[in-house]
Amino acid sequence: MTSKNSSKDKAVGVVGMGSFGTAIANILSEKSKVIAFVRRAEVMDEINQNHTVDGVSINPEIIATQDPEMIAGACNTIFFMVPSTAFQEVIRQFSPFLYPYHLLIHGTKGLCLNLPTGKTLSDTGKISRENILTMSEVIMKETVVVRIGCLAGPNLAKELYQGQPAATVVASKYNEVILEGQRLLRTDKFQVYGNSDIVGVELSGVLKNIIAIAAGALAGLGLGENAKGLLISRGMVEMIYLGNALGGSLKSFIGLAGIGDLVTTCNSTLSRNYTVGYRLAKGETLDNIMNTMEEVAEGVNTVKLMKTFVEGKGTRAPITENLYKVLFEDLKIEEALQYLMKYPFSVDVDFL
Ligand SMILES: NC(=O)c1ccc[n+]([C@@H]2O[C@H](COP(=O)([O-])OP(=O)(O)OC[C@H]3O[C@@H](n4cnc5c(N)ncnc54)[C@H](O)[C@@H]3O)[C@@H](O)[C@H]2O)c1
Ligand SMILES: O=P(O)(O)OC[C@H](O)CO
Repeated sequence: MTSKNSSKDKAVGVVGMGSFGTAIANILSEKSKVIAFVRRAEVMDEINQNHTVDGVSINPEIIATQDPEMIAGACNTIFFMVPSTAFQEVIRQFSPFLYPYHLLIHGTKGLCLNLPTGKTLSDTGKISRENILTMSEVIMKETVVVRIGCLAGPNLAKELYQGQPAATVVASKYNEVILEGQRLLRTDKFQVYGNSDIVGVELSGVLKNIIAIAAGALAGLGLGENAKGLLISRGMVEMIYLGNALGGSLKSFIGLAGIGDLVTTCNSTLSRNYTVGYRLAKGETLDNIMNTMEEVAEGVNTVKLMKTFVEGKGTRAPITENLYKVLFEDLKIEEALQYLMKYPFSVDVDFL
């Protein structure tokens, strides 16, 4: 597909300057002019006048706008870095200005519910695969863009911002998207791998958040590394089963975006999902945690969607189901743990 102008000379767009968007914009700005789309005028002014976001310095070459048409006109490649709750709304803002020559890569580790207008999850009770959209599927549904990619991997925003070494996966059905992601993002501190299984890579990033909440809860209870090893390995099995049921390939789950991100997120107090579990185990209510967290923890909504999905399918996902009861019903974490310890798992690796 031919581009309007050569991508090499064009600015790169970043939509959403939260923790992850800011970290990725800084990396991109090492090689390209970056134009950031922000929701609030005061954030735009802060970026354009002070070259900071929430007081944190960014590359002064990054400029900000609130105009989707301006970004779509100036950039062939745009990175969407907003939470799943805002994704559809933001894509719809951009949609009138997007053309088939655009190339979109998203970094969102969440899912959208796709129900008939006016219906909610509590109305339907059960959901199936067609009621769940990954963000690449949202882009396909809402725009004329075909060259779509996602960015996933062990990428804690704060560590990226600090310039610590890391790697990511750009996944797309189109090799040119992978090559363009590598060209734009690769630095001597940031390695970029490619993967053609975009849904598997998206789901890896989405599903590891469930296990990260559980890992935080184990830490909050003061349990040791044996318990964490148990959770990570059984969590991996659950991710693979859920991921296969949703259309992802096993190979992606055992790659950087799967096991790589799972290990990182289950071990870091920088992870919001881990933090949710930790604070729950320390006795805080979910409402209190969500009301006092400034940043998004995608895993909470993912637990709800996945629990409803497995019910609809008539299969089991014991960690997800028990976590649902802890988050949204009154099950104590200790009781959930007891239940899982008695669960008749018997075969170690049964997915290969
Ligand atoms: N923070 C990380 O370490 C990290 C790493 C990898 C992936 N992610 C994923 O990236 C996504 C974003 O996470 P984050 O950490 O940057 O979240 P965040 O809460 O720090 O920031 C979200 C940003 O989206 C913006 N936003 C929300 N609604 C918007 C709208 N309607 N229009 C424009 N902007 C809007 C907010 O203003 C904010 O700047 C999540 O899906 C997360 O799972 C985060
Ligand atoms: O802060 P979290 O829990 O959303 O995790 C951040 C990233 O997904 C780590 O790769």
